[in-house]
Amino acid sequence: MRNAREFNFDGLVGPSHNYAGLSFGNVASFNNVKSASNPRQAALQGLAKMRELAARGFAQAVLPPQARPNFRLLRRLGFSGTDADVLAQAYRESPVILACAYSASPMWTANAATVSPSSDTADGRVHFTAANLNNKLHRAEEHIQSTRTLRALFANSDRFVVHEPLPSTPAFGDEGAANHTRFASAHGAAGVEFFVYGKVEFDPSAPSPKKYPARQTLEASQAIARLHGLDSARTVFASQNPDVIDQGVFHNDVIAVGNGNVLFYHEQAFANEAGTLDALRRALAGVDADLQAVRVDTNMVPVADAVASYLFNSQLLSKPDGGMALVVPHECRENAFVSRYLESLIAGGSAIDELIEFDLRQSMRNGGGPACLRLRVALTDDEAAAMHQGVIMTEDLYAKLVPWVERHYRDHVEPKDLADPQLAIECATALEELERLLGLPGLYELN
Ligand SMILES: N=C(N)NCCC[C@H](NC(=O)CCC(=O)O)C(=O)O
Repeated sequence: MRNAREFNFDGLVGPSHNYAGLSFGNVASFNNVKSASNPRQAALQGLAKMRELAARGFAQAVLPPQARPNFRLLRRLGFSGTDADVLAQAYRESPVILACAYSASPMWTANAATVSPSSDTADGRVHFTAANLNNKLHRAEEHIQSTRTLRALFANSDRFVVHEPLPSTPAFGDEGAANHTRFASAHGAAGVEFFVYGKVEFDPSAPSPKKYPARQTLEASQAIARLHGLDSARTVFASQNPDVIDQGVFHNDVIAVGNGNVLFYHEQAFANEAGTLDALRRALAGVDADLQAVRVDTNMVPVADAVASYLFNSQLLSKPDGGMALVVPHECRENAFVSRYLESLIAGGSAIDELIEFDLRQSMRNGGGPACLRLRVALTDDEAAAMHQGVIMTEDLYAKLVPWVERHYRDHVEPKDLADPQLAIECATALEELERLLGLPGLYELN
């Protein structure tokens, strides 16, 4: 087994972070529509999480935000003239499309891509596929920059491959790592890749939600497994419980999280709980690991409370000195069921023996918790040395990014501000400087 570490690539929140209610099926996004956001605070909250986890010895990196507004999208939809004209016309005729073009949603990097580490793939390289996110207009073009960014960071083709995204059509709805978990006895050991889907496009009799959309299809998950060269004996596909999608569980990472040999999940997470656990146990036996299932019952934490607190949208991290820490948002402490449950969990003798809590309220109000904000990339020491080094979170990088945020970000954005041409100029200026700070010239196609 090779020595490997799990890097968490957190999304740096972009300067246009706002609440536009764009995600039907995501309760928080809907409830906070049109309230005022604070992009500066959002970015600083995310950076504080990265800094503390890096200081604790976890491998931590940053994924840069994307250029906003998305003028390419606006012009493709017929808004024309100068940039200022485009913004004014879009605001007048379709403020919701303008909000889509301005969304800072790439901050949720769990949706940026699916990643398979080299110990799982047939060719021994790390494989990435950017998610097409085709279920929502405001996210459907993220894959263009995500692919470009991943290719800039993981440019060494002897070690890394960044595939083209899947076709952007409902049959291949793909939301990336939010519906993908990897189990292994250690980050560098052969692992089991676990894909959870919400519907089967070509089998209308398969379970699917009635009220809210299922964003991930089985067909998409299978295509990723093929592209990444995964071994079928070490790959498990499971259907999400459609009833919980209809209660606001729009990604599996809102109701389950895994790490090492541990699956922390709600009893209602899967359409077939026993069958899913059984398939995982069998696959894990093939890599000499025993599944440790930490099940949360409905009478301990009702689904509505899991969704409101984001208990399962936590990061489960293997600590350098053994044991696992659960990284949760403050909202978990504020929910009576969840807070009580967490106390019993830590005292209960499972592998999870510590809680780390963060204030991520700005992101949480759009339905993005600690796990949404990060993309996991397990890398051997050689692979880590071969990736772009300028995005690794250090005290030095943190000390550059905080003043950068303070220089460029507003502390108040409400819907009417999206019509202000000055905001677009501020966003472009910020990213031009960020390219230099991260040592990534040409990262963006800035005009
Ligand atoms: N669970 C994971 N991994 N990611 C959370 C993504 C939240 C995101 N919210 C938004 O896109 C809201 C944007 C707005 O309404 O302004 C989404 O629904 O896709």
